[in-house]
Amino acid sequence: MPQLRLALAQVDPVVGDIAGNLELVVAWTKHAASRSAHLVAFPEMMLTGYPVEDLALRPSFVAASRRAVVELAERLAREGLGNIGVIVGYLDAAPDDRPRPGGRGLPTDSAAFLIGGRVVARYDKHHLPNYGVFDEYRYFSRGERLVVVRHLGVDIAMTICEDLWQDGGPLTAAWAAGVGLVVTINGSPYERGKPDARLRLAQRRAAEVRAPIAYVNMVGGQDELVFDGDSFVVDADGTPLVRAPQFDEGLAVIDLSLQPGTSRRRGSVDVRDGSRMTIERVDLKTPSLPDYPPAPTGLAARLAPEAEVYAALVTGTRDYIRKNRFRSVLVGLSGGIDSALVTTIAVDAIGAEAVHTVAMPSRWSSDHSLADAEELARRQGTRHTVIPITDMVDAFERHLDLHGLAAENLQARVRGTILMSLSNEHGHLVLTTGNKSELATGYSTLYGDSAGGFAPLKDVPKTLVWELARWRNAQAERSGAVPPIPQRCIDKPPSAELRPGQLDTDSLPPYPELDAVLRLYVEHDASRDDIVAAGHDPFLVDRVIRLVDNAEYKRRQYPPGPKITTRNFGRDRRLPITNRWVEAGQLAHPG
Ligand SMILES: Nc1ncnc2c1ncn2[C@@H]1O[C@H](COP(=O)(O)OP(=O)(O)OC[C@H]2O[C@@H]([n+]3cccc(C(=O)O)c3)[C@H](O)[C@@H]2O)[C@@H](O)[C@H]1O
Ligand SMILES: Nc1ncnc2c1ncn2[C@@H]1O[C@H](COP(=O)(O)OP(=O)(O)OP(=O)(O)O)[C@@H](O)[C@H]1O
Ligand SMILES: NC(=O)CC[C@H](N)C(=O)O
Repeated sequence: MPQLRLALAQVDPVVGDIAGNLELVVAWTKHAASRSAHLVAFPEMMLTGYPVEDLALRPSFVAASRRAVVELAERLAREGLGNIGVIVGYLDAAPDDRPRPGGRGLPTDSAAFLIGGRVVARYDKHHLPNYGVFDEYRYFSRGERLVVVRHLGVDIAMTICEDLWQDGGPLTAAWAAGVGLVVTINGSPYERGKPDARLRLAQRRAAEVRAPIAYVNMVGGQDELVFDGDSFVVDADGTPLVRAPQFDEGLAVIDLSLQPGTSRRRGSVDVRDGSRMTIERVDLKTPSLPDYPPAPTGLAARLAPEAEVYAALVTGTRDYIRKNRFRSVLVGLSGGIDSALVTTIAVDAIGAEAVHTVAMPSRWSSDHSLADAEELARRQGTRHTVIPITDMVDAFERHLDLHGLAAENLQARVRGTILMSLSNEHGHLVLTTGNKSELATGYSTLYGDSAGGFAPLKDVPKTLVWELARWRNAQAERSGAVPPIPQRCIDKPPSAELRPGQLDTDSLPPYPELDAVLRLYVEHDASRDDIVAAGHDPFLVDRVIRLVDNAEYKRRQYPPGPKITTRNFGRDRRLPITNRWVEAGQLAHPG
């Protein structure tokens, strides 16, 4: 059986940096060549980054991507890398007569096979995801051809991400074409539970196609999305042969014994999704390669559930900071758990030297809030300052006649103004500390504690905030380090400290109950009656639904933050702000 040494390049492209991404492909192809790989695969839309959103609609951007893929092939040959096959994702232009979806004249999400200084084959994604965070009917037209490349005697089909998730289509064509290997290139964002779902899916598809499937995914953050890598190869019988570490850039190299290509089938096949696809073939006369020592392979250990989420938050935060060219961040440190965890994530992402924390005590701040903030800053080594706000709040109050909530929120707004002023002055990115439970219920002050540029906990429910804080401390203890978060930050009842003795539970149900209802209403779109039928108190359910529905306007003005659940606020959940829909069973609320 022919041997093929395959390298999966799990790398971190930057959206829009076509020149930089091209250099990344050259660098990683050199690594792959130094390990004697015959074929190296890069992620979906490697040259442009992913997702490019409306950049896909700019003809100049499409043209730059098309030029880059040709330049890349030539450059690889000039660098002496012409013998290695390279599969790389890029943005291409479709012929004008491409049928819907997603529309005539739209570009394609494509894969190119490069070898010998040329682009020898191109494949366009057939199944376009158009749900959740994906809008691909808006951006791409659909491919209708499967291209099979015979390389070193093996018939290799290229597919792209969603192609694996839908029945029928290119994998059915690959089965009909009798391929020896499917290489699927991906831009598959992280969410909890998804890595194993991908592996199971690939195992099922490998059995259907009767060939091994090689799956390469990108790593890194892009605005709200975090890509976790987790690239792998499964054999035709579903056995995992290699699995790369989660969230780390790197190369997974494996020697595969593959069925030789014998079929010559071309022409059009019914691919069982209501369409027909054309099978095209490219026969490369690649010379056989000299002997080489076997590649060490292995299955990287999986991260524990909390470690995986935490790694996603650190990766998303680090890449947002780095890719937007910030060198430092600023966090308002209250002594509470949210700002404590955000600071810890920031320190893990970019190092304590680049993390500035500021405590801003007001008249109602407790002594322990200042002490706990200081202790956290000391343990983690952040650059910490204290700016009391009482005089500033008093100055406002001398000129404005404010009472009740308006007076309380003023403190949060003075803090927001200080944070943004320090950001302007020193160039720090302000990290917003709110969590998903607060965002769901509107429990934050607009232009106050919701100010800032990036919100690491935006998709993290409060109960998970505590779990992650406990996990991070335990992890430090296991390695003999000082736990980064003072225990009192974890143990104290949450309070905004905007008036004497205030507790979150004055305004919100206890967080375990709140988060359980939010999970059903926000993440599963459950109806009011279904949530009540699941055993929740009808009055509490009505209250929570009202809070969530009335806070849409706040969410629209909130900074981005890394997605870790199946349904984040942002691209995953889009609701009208002006909205009089009332869930059945609730009392209609006034206004
Ligand atoms: N549909 C709509 N479209 C656009 N804007 C709309 C709007 N409805 C109200 N508004 C505006 O929003 C304003 C009300 O929002 P906002 O000013 O934020 O004030 P509001 O939501 O009334 O109060 C903030 C709440 O968050 C709590 N909080 C504050 C700070 C920190 C924490 C914490 O623990 O982390 C909690 C605080 O105790 C209070 O319960 C209105 O005055 C109006 O200007
Ligand atoms: N005294 C303070 N000094 C500095 N920042 C503060 C202070 N109080 C509030 N903040 C900022 O405003 C955010 C809102 O926090 P607040 O204390 O009102 O509620 P919280 O949800 O309990 O957050 P945390 O758990 O971080 O305290 C804090 O996370 C912090 O960034
Ligand atoms: N880029 C894509 O096509 C991604 C869609 C796919 N269902 C995933 O999340 O993995």
